[in-house]
Amino acid sequence: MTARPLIELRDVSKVFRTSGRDPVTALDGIDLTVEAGDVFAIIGHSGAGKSTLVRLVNALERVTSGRVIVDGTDITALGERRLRAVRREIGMIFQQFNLLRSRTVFGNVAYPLKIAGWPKADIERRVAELLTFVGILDKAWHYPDQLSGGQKQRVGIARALATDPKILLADESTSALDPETTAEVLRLLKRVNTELGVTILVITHEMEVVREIADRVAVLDSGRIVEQGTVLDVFTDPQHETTRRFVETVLRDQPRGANLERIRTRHPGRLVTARVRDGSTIGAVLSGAQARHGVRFEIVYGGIKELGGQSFGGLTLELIGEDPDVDALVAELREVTEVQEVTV
Ligand SMILES: Nc1ncnc2c1ncn2[C@@H]1O[C@H](COP(=O)(O)OP(=O)(O)OP(=O)(O)O)[C@@H](O)[C@H]1O
Repeated sequence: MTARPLIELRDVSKVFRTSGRDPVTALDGIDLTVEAGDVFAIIGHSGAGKSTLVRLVNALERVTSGRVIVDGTDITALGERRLRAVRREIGMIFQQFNLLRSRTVFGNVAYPLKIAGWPKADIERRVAELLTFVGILDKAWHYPDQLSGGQKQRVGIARALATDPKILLADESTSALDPETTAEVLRLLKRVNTELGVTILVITHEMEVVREIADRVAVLDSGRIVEQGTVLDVFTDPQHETTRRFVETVLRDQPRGANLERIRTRHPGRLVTARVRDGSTIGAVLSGAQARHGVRFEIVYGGIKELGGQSFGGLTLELIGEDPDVDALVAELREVTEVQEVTV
């Protein structure tokens, strides 16, 4: 399938002006393209501008400058009536689920279909289909308060998909859930993408969410995109300090703080962290370290994760030997992977 842009932001800025206060530039010169079929993640800390960005995509907010194009339609200056047609192509799920407490699971999922004027029999068929897909058909007559967080988000997903949108916007959709439930919901979102062909824009502050579900990622920092690319590229070769810190939260492959002090005390030799990825040959280099350089090594810290079907992470090594010999080994390692010195 040839790539087709489904969501495009072109030099988009958003400035909030509140009387009596200094203007706030929430977004500044954003360029972004989400292709049809992507799971695209936007990651950033609180206040980076993530919610504002997502609200521009369904025109709940208007840009200050620049253009937003959804499925080929420039929505920047569209009137309410034509916007409604664009919004029909966009489903949304939320951190706090936003379910109607007075309605059952069935009633919540049926709600957008009623508004769209579907006949009753079609609504019943469609809701049953959706609840089966998300795995909570047996809860159809329960009320939201009787459900767990994960079940509520399944209802949220079923409701968002009711009218068969092309795009799903997920704004911190797992932030209120525990890690196990988060993993289940992310697996469901992945099925929404692969089985139903829905393009997903995920907003998150958790790199683990990006790793689990996304193909592409943009890192948002103070209203600007500081880095974007495939998840594999961004994880394996982060360029910006903010990105590096996000990647570190997932990999935890470099000792820090008390861990680092403990390691330093026990391991007085030179400490380096070597990147590990599929196909890297650091094992071969290390296994010859003693014979070729007279250098011994100890693995003192490490973390390796799966990423897009590949192994990826880092190993921290203590290298024990004469300085020039250790230098020669490090140089040899650098020929096959990135190596960072570890200093306290
Ligand atoms: N309606 C508004 N009026 C004024 N300022 C706003 C408004 N909405 C957002 N902002 C400001 O814009 C900036 C970006 O906010 P936004 O909510 O988009 O960030 P975020 O990355 O989603 O953060 P969080 O994860 O905390 O929601 C913040 O400085 C915020 O205070």
